[in-house]
Amino acid sequence: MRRVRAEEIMSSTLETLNRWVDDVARLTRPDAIHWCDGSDAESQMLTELMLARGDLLALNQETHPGCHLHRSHPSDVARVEHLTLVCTRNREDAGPNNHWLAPEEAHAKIDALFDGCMQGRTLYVVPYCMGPIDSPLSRCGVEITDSPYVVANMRVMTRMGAAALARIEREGHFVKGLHSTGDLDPDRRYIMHFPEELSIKSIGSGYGGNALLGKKCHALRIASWQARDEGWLAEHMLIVGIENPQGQTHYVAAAFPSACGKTNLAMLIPPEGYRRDGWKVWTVGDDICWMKPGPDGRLWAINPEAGFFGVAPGTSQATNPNALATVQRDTIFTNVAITADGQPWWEGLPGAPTVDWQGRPYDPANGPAAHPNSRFTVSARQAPSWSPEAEAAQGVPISAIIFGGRRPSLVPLVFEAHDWTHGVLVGAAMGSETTAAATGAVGVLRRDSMAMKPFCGYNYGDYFAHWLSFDRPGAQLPKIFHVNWFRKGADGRFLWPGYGDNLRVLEWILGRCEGRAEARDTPIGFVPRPGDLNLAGLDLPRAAIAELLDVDAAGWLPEMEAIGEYLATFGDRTPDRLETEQRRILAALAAAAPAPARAAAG
Ligand SMILES: Nc1nc2c(ncn2[C@@H]2O[C@H](COP(=O)(O)OP(=O)(O)OP(=O)(O)O)[C@@H](O)[C@H]2O)c(=O)[nH]1
Ligand SMILES: O=C([O-])CC(=O)C(=O)O
Ligand SMILES: [Mn+2]
Repeated sequence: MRRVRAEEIMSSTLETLNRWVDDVARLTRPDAIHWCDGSDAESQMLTELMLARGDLLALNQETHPGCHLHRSHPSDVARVEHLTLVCTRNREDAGPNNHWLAPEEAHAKIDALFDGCMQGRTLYVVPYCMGPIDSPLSRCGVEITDSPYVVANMRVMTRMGAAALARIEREGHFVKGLHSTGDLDPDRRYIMHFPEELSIKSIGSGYGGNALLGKKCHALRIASWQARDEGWLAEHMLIVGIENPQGQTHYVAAAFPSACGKTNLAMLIPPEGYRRDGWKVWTVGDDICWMKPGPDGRLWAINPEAGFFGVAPGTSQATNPNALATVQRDTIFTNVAITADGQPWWEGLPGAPTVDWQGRPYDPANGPAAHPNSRFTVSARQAPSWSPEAEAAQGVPISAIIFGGRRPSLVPLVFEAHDWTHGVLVGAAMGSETTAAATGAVGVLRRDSMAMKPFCGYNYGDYFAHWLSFDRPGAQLPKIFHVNWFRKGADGRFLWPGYGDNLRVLEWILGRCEGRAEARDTPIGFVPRPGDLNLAGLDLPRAAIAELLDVDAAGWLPEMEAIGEYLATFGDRTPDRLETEQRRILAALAAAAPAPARAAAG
C-alpha cells in the first residue's frame, strides 16, 4: 500500500475546498469572494462595512464599548422548525422527529433558491473549529455565507479563521455549510441537513440557529449523526463546574430546551451563605456539549462553542449578574430595544426604552420593547465565571447529567433516576412548554427528549438506543437527574425562587453522586425530603417545599402512559429496554396510587 504523505492530504483538502467554493460561486454569482482569516483587522473592516450599510448600529460606546445592535427582519427572529429538514436517503433514518425530504429533491429545491442569490454581494468563506483547536474531540467546518453579520457572529461563537483552516488541511475533512440570507421571504426559507454528505444548506434567514451553521446545524444535527457512528454524544447541554468549600470541582452537564435556563445555570452566582462558605461556579459551556468516554470510563466533555448566543430578556442584576457583566463590552445585540442615551435595553432591566426592537418609538401597545427572543453574542472568555478548563483538550469529566424543562405542574423540583436505563427514559420522556426561541405558539407542553427535539439529526428511536449503549462494562457513567425550576402554585407564580438558589439542588445532586446526600425512593426515582436539601437562608413557606417535593402517583399514571404512547411513535426503532423500563415504572405507580386513580387509569 502506498503511504499518503501529509502534504498530499493537505493539498487535496484545499483542492476540495476550492472546488466547492468555485461551484457555489458559479451557482450564487457573488460580486466578490473573501476568505476569512479571523483577524482583528478583518473584524474591524466588517464592522465598519455593517455600520455603513446600517446592518449594525453603534450603541453607547462610553457605557458599552465595542457593542453594536443588529435588527433582523421582523419575520426572521427565531429558529423555524417547520422549515428545518433532515435529508437522509432512507426516510426512517431521519425519523418521525424530523421533517424530511429525499436528498435529490431537497438539493434541487434549495439550489433553485441559491441560483444567483449572491449577486451584488460578497461571498465569505468561513473556516471554523468547533471545540478547542487542539482537542481530539473537536470537529471543523467551513461556512459559506453572504452575510457579514453571520461572519461576525461566527467569529465570536467559534474558533474561526486561519487556525481552523490549518486544522482542516491537516485532517482532510470538514462539514460543508452553505448559507445565504436570500431575499428573507419566509416562503423561500429552508434549513436543510444532509448528514450522509456532512453538509448543510440554509437560505432565507439571517437569524441565530438558522444561519450560524456551526451552532445547531453542525454542532447538534450533523454532529449527533457523526457521534452515533463514532461512539460519542452531541447534546443540547450546558457544562458547569461546581467548586465546593474543600476546593474540589465537579462538572455537571444539563439539557434544558431552548430558553429554559441553560445560560442561567451555567453562570449561576451562589446564594450569599454558599459564597461565604467558599462555593464557586465555573462556566464551561452554556448551550452545547460533546462528550465521549475516556480511558478511565468516565464521560469527558468539551464545549464546542467559543461564545454565548444568549437570551437577553430577563437577564438582570437579580437573575444573572454574570451574564450582565459579560455583555458590557464587545457584544453584538440582536433585536433588543435602546434607551434615550443609546444603551441596550430589554424587559427585566431598570430604566426605560425609547426605541423598540424594530426601531420604532417605544409604545407599550406594540408589545415588549425587546423581542422575547432577542439575543446577545459575546465571547465566553468575557464571563467573570469563565473556566480555564473550557480550553482543555481532553475536556472535563462529567459527574452528573441533568434533564429539565418547563413543567408548571406534576414534576417535582428534582429527582434522581434509579440507574442509566431509567435515566435515559427520564431524558426521553422530557416535556416542556414551548418558548419564543422558535416560531410558533408559546407555552404549549410538548415532548422534547433530551431537549433535542429540534436538533437530533436522526431517528429518536436510534438515538435512545445510542444513549443506552454507553452502559457497558468498564463504564463509569454519571448519575442522571431531572429538575424543574418552573413548577407553579395555585396563584400561578413559580414556587421555587430559581436562579442562584438552584445551587441548593446542585449541592444535593453532587451529594448523591458522592453517596452523602439522603433521599426517599419513589416509583419515579429518588426524591429529597425537605430536610435533605440545604434550605438555610431561604424564605420559602413549608407548604411550597412540600408541594415542590411531592410525588403524586395518581397524577403520574396518565403521564407515564402518555410516555409509553410517545415511545411507541418510533416503532421498531424504540429500544425494548426503554419500553420495559416504562412498563416497570407504570406498574410501580399503579401500585402506589390510591385505588380510584388505578381504576381510572386501568
Ligand atoms: N423562574 C425561573 N426562570 C428562569 C430560571 N433560569 C432561567 N430562567 C428564565 O428562562 C429564560 C431563558 O433562560 P436561559 O438561561 O437564557 O435559557 P437557555 O436554555 O440558555 O436558552 P437557549 O439559549 O435558547 O438555548 C430567561 O427568561 C430566564 O430568566 C430559573 O431558575 N427560574
Ligand atoms: O439556536 C438558536 O437560535 C438559539 C438557541 O440557542 C436555541 O434556540 O436553543
Ligand atoms: Mn440553545
